[in-house]
Amino acid sequence: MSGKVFERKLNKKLERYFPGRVSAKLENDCIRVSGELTNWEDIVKACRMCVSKDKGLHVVNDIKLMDTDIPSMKIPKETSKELEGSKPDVLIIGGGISGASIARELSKWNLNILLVEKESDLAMQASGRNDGEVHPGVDLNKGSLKQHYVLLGNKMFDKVCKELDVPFKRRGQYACFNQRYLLPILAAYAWQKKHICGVKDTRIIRGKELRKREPELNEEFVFALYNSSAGCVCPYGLTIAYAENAVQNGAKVSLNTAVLGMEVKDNEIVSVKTNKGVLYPKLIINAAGTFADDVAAMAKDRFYSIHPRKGTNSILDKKAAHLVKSIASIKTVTRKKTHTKGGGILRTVHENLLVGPNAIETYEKENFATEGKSIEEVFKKQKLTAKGLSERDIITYFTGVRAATFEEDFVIEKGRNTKNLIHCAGIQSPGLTTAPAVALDIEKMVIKELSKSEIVTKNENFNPIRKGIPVLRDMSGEERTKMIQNNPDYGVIICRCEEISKGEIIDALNAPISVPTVDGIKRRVRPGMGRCQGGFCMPLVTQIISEHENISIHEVKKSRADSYITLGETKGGTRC
Ligand SMILES: O=P(O)(O)OC[C@H](O)CO
Ligand code: FES
Repeated sequence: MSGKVFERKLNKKLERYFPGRVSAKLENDCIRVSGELTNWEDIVKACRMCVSKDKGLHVVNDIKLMDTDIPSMKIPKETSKELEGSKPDVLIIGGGISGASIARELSKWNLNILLVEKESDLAMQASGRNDGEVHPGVDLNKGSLKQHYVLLGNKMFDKVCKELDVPFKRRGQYACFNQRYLLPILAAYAWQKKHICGVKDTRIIRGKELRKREPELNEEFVFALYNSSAGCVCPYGLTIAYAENAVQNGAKVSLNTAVLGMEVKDNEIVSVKTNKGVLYPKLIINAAGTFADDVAAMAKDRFYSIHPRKGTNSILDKKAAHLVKSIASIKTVTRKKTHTKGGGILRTVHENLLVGPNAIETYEKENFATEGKSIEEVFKKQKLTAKGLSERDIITYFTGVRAATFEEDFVIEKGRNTKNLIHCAGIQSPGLTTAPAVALDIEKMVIKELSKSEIVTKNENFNPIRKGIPVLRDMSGEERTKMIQNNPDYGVIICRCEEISKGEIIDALNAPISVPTVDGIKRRVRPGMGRCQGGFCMPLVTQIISEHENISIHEVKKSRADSYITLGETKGGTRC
């Protein structure tokens, strides 16, 4: 179909649904949709109508959302000249799993690498706000980048997690069905996944076998689609570990650093303005999550759009963990096209159950508020997976925002207009699984690009091994005694729920990327992750941070620069 015919067809379709309000234009590098609408769901619908696989072009949303102010990116208040004039060989924008894994792979080379992250820690957005599933890729269609990378990435997890000293468990995944008539259809589907799509571990498990393996799942399940390669990892733990290993190998990570603008001349980014000064990088990697399209616009290379999609997960007390040993969910077959796998119940590496997520389109990229109705919706559905599931076991919940493109696929390519730019965008699920494989490909792209003008040599001192903080609760009595003899701080329990010692907290404060906030410590060694959610241990952690950093207790933050915990003394302080 010629471009003109395609464009005419699209506009006819749009005219039927949105008369006189929306139109599409085929450009060299994208399909631009513009107009005005009053409802965000309609905008998503209009843009989705323009998605075309044949054209290989992404949809760019230029439709104005009437009567609504779309919030702009939240940026840190502090400014400094700390990075002024720096000339990194590679500037990575975004400290999520993509940015951190790319930084680590690039640290194998003698390059000056700088990763900037606008938040006060790594993995603060989608990379830290997901269920941590390492997907088998059974739900993906052949031909997408997601599918290509999920098969490669999944296989890499054992090695990567071993190198980075991050817990990883291949728990297996059951997609459960209760309609017998679906069995032959799903058996054919499993065959196709195994023999054509390369998801080799796909198979059908009958109800009897399923009940033996997962006795608490609902007894009506007749069969399940099973993938033994599915696993789980702590998503922010892995991101932090990747970034720490990058730093150990010479990369630099600058937190609280937001990209505010770029100067582009002759299709090349000349400088990048941040709140910590102007930088002059040779090559830029856009791994900015939900803001990747905004970064692309700054770089004059916006040929795709991100439409944010919210999802809420609940974490249950460990006493509910017996309900599911693996990753399980109820499935139905529907003709309706959905853009979510539908959530499920996942036993985390820390032996909690995680329930969710749902999927809600939103125009707000940073609205992490959790609504009661999301929890209700998720539980209503997942009680059909395991009826013993109860909202009463929730100890906390969180909401993340997926960075979806309208094509629902990744954008991993060089800039189309801007030369010294590589996009790693549209990274939504299974982005955690794909990260190790994507990072290797981006490493190759970077080296190829830089090698055009210079000789890039290997970092002979590169060490892939990162040693994590010792976890005392997982040690034998003997090992623990030895640790305590060497350092009595390991004998002082600060978090009773999760059995975390003062020594582990101090280790986190001395880590290669130290984030001396209550949440920074919580994400590294888990005080506050237990049943009481920090009710007991948070004042003690605050005090340890204050002593270690030599700051007053009132200066210790929860996370961001303005998140103070205490206002002043009432009685004498706490001691530990
Ligand atoms: O709803 P999806 O398809 O974005 O998937 C969310 C997954 O549970 C992430 O592991
Ligand atoms: S004591 Fe730390 S979470 Fe309860």
